[in-house]
Amino acid sequence: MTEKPVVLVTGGAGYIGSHCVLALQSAGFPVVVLDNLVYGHREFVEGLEAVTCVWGDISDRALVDQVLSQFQVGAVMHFAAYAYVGESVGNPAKYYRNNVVGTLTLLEAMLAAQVPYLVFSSTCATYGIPQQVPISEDHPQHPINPYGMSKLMVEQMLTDFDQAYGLRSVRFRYFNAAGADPLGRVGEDHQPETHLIPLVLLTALGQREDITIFGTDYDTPDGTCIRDYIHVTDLAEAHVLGLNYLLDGGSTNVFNLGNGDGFSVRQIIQAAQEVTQRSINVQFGSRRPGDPAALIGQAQRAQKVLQWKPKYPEIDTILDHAWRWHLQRHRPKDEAQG
Ligand SMILES: O=c1ccn([C@@H]2O[C@H](COP(=O)(O)OP(=O)(O)O[C@H]3O[C@H](CO)[C@H](O)[C@H](O)[C@H]3O)[C@@H](O)[C@H]2O)c(=O)[nH]1
Repeated sequence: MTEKPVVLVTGGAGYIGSHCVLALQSAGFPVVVLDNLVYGHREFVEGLEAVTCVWGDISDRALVDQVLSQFQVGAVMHFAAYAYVGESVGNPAKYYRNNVVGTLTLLEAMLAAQVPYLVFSSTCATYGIPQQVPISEDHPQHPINPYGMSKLMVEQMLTDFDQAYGLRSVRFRYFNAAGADPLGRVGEDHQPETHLIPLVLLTALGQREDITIFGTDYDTPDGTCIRDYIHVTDLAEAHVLGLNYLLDGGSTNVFNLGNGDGFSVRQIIQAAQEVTQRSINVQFGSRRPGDPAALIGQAQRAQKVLQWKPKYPEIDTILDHAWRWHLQRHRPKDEAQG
């Protein structure tokens, strides 16, 4: 058996990155995490077997050079990015500097160190307002906010870098990442939290008074926005498959990752009440700017080319795993010690 290359995971202490670290670890890849801990959680990845943690920034070229050479990195999975759509509208410089310029620094360091493979965390936000759903990879990309644009710019850089320098990459465009590790080791904990499912569960936990539905007048069956929620562990599995695809000689490619199934905000709240067996107070608010009515992905390409098959497609399972994580994360301190 050939030895597995060391994989550098930027943003490995974040929500999706940490699940990918676990998936790489169980697939037998040695991992180096590089995370600046602005949004990451060191306890998600510290102390794991065959995982080395470096706390620093992708924009620090000397550090990235040193990490690539010291650990003889053979491939990179790149998650380090800011991902608050609303913030990106008010402060685009932060997004272009970190997500675009930071990535350019990383890519240049990879070229210098002759690291030939990259798996990149992109987003359905690169499509903008969909012309039709489900959205396939060939759908035009017209992002409507700087966050989506920053990810699209990196996608373009990757196309150009392959052509000019032979850097091969897989880009994954996620729909709505949700859920938590089925074994409860890591989960979703953003500060601040803006995502629907964690906010609904924090309301069920009593940490929040209520959940506000942003808009009830969309052109959807119940008037609320529809999203395609995909289990974060299924995303992580796809990343390992994407890496193996590159290592096996696969050419640069792009894959949507979603379940192809849409759930409205009301349906999510209803399902969460059933899973948690708690009632959840709901308020009705106005639309959040920049929210398309429905985003549903078509992920046949990942299924066909990578043999990816989501293990946890049911929304109840996604919510159940997220709920278990939240219960444990927010357990009262005295109970946690006892
Ligand atoms: O308090 C809330 C929070 C969200 N929503 C609604 O719930 C749906 C899902 O919202 P999330 O914020 O959970 O997810 P988004 O679809 O906005 O965001 C996802 O897609 C974005 C791109 O559009 C980014 O990629 C982001 O990181 C990713 O989680 C949206 O219709 C939103 O309006 C509410 O009604 N109330």
